[in-house]
Amino acid sequence: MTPQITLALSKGRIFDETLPLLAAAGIEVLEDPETSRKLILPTNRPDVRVVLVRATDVPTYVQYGGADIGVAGKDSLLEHGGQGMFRPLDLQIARCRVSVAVRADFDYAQAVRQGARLKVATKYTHIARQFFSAKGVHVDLIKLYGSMELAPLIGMADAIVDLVSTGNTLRANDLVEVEQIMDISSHLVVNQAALKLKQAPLKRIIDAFARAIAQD
Ligand SMILES: Nc1ncnc2c1ncn2[C@@H]1O[C@H](COP(=O)(O)OP(=O)(O)OP(=O)(O)O)[C@@H](O)[C@H]1O
Ligand SMILES: O=P(O)(O)OC[C@H]1O[C@H](OP(=O)(O)OP(=O)(O)O)[C@H](O)[C@@H]1O
Repeated sequence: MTPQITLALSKGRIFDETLPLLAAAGIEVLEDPETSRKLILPTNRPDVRVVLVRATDVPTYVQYGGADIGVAGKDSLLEHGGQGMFRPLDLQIARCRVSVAVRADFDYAQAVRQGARLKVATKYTHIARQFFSAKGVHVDLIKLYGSMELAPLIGMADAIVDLVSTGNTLRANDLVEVEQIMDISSHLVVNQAALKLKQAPLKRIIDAFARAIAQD
């Protein structure tokens, strides 16, 4: 039997933090993504399978129906745009924030006051563009895919827009958080067509997740 429901998850914190919610829905993933090289993981339910994709790709898989349902950070959803999917639940997992950070010796407040043009390195170009434009600050965005913290340290950028949780990564690189742009958590996303065609099984999963969150 080909599984009826395909759930897209990314390895690491989203997978780990979604497991208890899946358990509440009676779904157990039968292989450990950290040890298995498989990209399609079976579950204890013949009608449900999990596909492992990059965190940033979860919205795209759900948009195009590669997965019926998925778990994605609000950051990834905002960068993607969220077309073709519903966002029925904030799962309250993988919580962090998107912030602006600079080198400790860079006077960000003064640069903003003086109307300076800022060079900002980030993976989150949509979020950053919208934030600085609402603030009336002119920016040149430099798109990076990781290790954003390096850019100000080597003089490639004045600031970064990145995720912050404990602040340890910023501290380890002598950077300081100067603006908190928004709080982030991961959301359940559902393909719009799938929600009509597979309404009953999807609704069972969504309702079980909702009950599990309400109990926390
Ligand atoms: N330090 C953190 N603490 C809590 N949540 C985080 C943290 N870093 C990222 N997240 C959240 O978890 C999601 C997945 O992060 P993860 O590190 O697994 O992937 P990524 O490296 O950001 O994405 P990709 O692999 O696609 O480049 C992010 O989109 C964000 O919503
Ligand atoms: O404020 P902190 O707690 O240091 O978390 C912030 C870091 O976490 C994320 O990276 P990544 O997922 O690579 O790091 P992690 O797995 O070590 O949290 C993010 O891109 C930051 O670099």
